[in-house]
Amino acid sequence: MNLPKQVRLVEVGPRDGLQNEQQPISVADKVRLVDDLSAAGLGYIEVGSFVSPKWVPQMAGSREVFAQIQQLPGITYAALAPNLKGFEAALEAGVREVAVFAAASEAFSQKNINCSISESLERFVPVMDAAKQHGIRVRGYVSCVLGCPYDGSVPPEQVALVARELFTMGCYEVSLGDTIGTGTAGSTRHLLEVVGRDIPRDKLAGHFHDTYGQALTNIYASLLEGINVFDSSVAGLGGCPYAKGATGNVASEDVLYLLDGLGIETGIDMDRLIAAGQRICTVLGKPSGSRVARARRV
Ligand SMILES: CC(C)(COP(=O)([O-])OP(=O)([O-])OC[C@H]1O[C@@H](n2cnc3c(N)ncnc32)[C@H](O)[C@@H]1OP(=O)([O-])[O-])[C@@H](O)C(=O)NCCC(=O)NCCSC(=O)C[C@@](C)(O)CC(=O)[O-]
Repeated sequence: MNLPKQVRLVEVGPRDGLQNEQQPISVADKVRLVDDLSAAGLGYIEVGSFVSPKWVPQMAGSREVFAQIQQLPGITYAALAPNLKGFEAALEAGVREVAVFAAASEAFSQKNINCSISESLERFVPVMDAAKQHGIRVRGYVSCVLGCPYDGSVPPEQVALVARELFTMGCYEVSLGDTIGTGTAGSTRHLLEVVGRDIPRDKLAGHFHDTYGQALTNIYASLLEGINVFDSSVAGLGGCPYAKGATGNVASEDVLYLLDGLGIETGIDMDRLIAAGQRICTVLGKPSGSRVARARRV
């Protein structure tokens, strides 16, 4: 068994986890969540999005959140930016790392960012130029890599094409998003085999929603394929506003439990992570989506 010694978790709870919440969440509660996650030892936290507030109202306060979080040294605090306007807003807010996001399916691209895949890639070019000019690192996302809520199955070759475009234009890492969580260990391994022909595996990340309860299995399959970066969301918060019925990302606590059991180092404190999840779940008035957090609750 050839498993990595270290894995990096990209905590997307404050962004992917909260973006779909219908109830208002105060800036103070978002700040508290990010600070709790920093204290738990997460090395990378996606804090918010600089997208249109008409499209995703919950992310409207991202600027204020960035202004109030306590940024600890050695931790990356990132934000989504769908276009140059979003990038400039992120820059003004002091963000030092952004992510652009494309889709592997045309229908999802239209629903999510109101343009075709190729138009979205064109929009990212000025973002990449501006980011380079300002020394900002850019991560790339591809959504619907293992299925689309509108188009159904998505050919891995199509995913590879979009991922390659993002990588070639300068994204240092491309996160492959199973937006609706329909992937299996088999389809995940096949996808990575195809995408891995064009992009080194240490430049790929896995982003698994847990709708079908396959996320941990898919992470394990990805580990076996040489992937060592995974996106996850504390308490399994989230869902995508443009993927009806999709549940949240795989819970960070559950991924940590898996990795701990494999002897893989992350530097994350489980108790503090569980506490961070419990606090935000209390704010939201909902149970944690993490099996580990539910089992450990006192
Ligand atoms: C991309 C747009 C803006 C196109 O939206 P559009 O309506 O086509 O944009 P537009 O350029 O025609 O502008 C329309 C209005 O939006 C404003 N606008 C334009 N850009 C911005 C901006 N950056 N920030 C704030 N405002 C902006 C612009 O100024 C204008 O304002 P108005 O004149 O009407 O007052 C819109 O579709 C959008 O914001 N979409 C965001 C969708 C989103 O955030 N989805 C969730 C994140 S992706 C995800 O969750 C998947 C992922 C990453 O987790 C991986 C996975 O699981 O698959």
